[in-house]
Amino acid sequence: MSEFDLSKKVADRYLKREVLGEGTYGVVYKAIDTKTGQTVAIKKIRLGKQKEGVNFTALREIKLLKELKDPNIIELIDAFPHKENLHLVFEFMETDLEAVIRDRNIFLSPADIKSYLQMTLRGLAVCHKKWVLHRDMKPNNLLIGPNGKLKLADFGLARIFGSPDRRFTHQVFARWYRAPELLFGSKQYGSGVDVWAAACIFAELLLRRPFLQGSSDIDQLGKIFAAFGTPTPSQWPDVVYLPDYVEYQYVAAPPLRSLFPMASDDALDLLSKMFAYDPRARLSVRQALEHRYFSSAPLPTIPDKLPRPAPKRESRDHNQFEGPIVLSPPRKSRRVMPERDGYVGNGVDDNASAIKQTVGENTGKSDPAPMSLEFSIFGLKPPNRPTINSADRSHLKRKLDLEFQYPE
Ligand SMILES: Nc1ncnc2c1ncn2[C@@H]1O[C@H](COP(=O)(O)OP(=O)(O)OP(=O)(O)O)[C@@H](O)[C@H]1O
Repeated sequence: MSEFDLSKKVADRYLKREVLGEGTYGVVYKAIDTKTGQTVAIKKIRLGKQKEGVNFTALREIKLLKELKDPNIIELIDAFPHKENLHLVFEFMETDLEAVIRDRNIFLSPADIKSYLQMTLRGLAVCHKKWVLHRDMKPNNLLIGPNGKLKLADFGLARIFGSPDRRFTHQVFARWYRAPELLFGSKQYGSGVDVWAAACIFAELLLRRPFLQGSSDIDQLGKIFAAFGTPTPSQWPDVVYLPDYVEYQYVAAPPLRSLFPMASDDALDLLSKMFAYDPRARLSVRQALEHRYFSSAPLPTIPDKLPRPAPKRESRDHNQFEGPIVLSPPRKSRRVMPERDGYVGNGVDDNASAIKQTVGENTGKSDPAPMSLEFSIFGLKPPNRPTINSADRSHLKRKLDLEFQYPE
C-alpha cells in the first residue's frame, strides 16, 4: 500500500460531521472516530509552501503538543497528512472561555473566576516548565470540556524559549492581550508575555468585557498607560532600551480599585503583580499560583460545578460533510487574515508542497494505523506534488533539528 493510500486509510477512520469554525491556519471540523466512537475535533491545516517547502507552524504545534501532556492542556489524539493538508485530531471541547464571559445568562461568582484563572495558570505552568511559551493566550483559546475542565489550546504560535540569544518575532498575540514589552518591539521576551495575557484574561473575567481594547499598537499602549500610568524609570528601568520605545507624556495611574470595584483585595493584589510593567518584576506563573488569592476563601469552584453556556458548537453545514473526510483541493492564492476585533491574523501560504520530517512518537491513544502520528513526513508524496531533492532534504532536517531542540 502506498503512503498516500495509508494516509487515506487513516482519514477514512474519521467521520466528518460539521464545521466548527475557521482559525488562522485552517478549518476545524467536528468528527466521529469510527474506531472508538469518540467525538473529536479535527483541525485541517493547509501545508503552506514556505522557504524550504514546509509549514513550520504545523510541525511546531505537533511537537509542542506531544511534549505538553496535562489535564489543563488540550490533548492531541492523532495527526495525519492527507492530500494537501495536515490533520490534527484533538479531543472535542464543548465551548470556550470567551463564550462563558460573553454569556449574559451566566453569573460568575468570585469562586468561579478563581477556578477558571487557576486552570489557565496551571496549563501555562506546564508550558513554562517545559520552556515553552504559549504566545497566543486569549479567552477563545481556552477551551472548556464537558466536565468543566479548561484546557489551553491553539499552540500554533507557541515557540520554544530559553536560549538567551534566541530572537522572536514580536507580532504574536492578539493585540488586547499583548504585553507592553512586545508593543515596544522587544525581540527577546520571556514567559512574562503569557503572564501579562493571563492577567488580561483575569481582568476580563472580573469585568465581563475585554479590559484593554486598543485599536492599534499605539492605542494599545495608550490604553495600558491610562490604566496603570506611564511606566516610571524606577518601575521599568530597561524600557528605554527597547527597539520601538518612545517617550510618552506622563499619565498618573488611577487607583486599581476604581477599575475593578467588585474585586477582592487579594484579587487586586494578584492582578497588580501580574500586570507589573517590568517583565523581570512580573510574577511568574508559579508565583501567581502560590498567591494567597487561591488559598483564601472562597476556594476555587470545582470544575464540574462551574457555570457553562449551552454547548455553542452548533452545526453550520450539517449533512454537507457526512461521510468520510473529503478534502478540498488546495487553494492557490496567498491568504492574509485581516485584523478583526483586535485580533491579529497571520499570513498563511496555501500552496502545498512535499511534507517532510518525522514527527516522532505517539501521543498516547493507541492506534495501530501506521500513519498515525508516527507518519514520516519525509515519506509522504501525494500524486502530482512537487518533491524535494536530497540536498534540500538534509538541509531541512538540520534546520528542523535545530528548531525543535528543547533546552534541558
Ligand atoms: N478541540 C476543539 N473542540 C471543539 N471546538 C474546537 C476545538 N478546537 C478548535 N475549535 C473551534 O474551532 C474554531 C476554529 O478554531 P481555531 O483554533 O482554528 O481558531 P480560532 O482560535 O478561532 O482563531 P485563531 O486561529 O485566530 O486563534 C473555533 O470556533 C474553536 O473554538
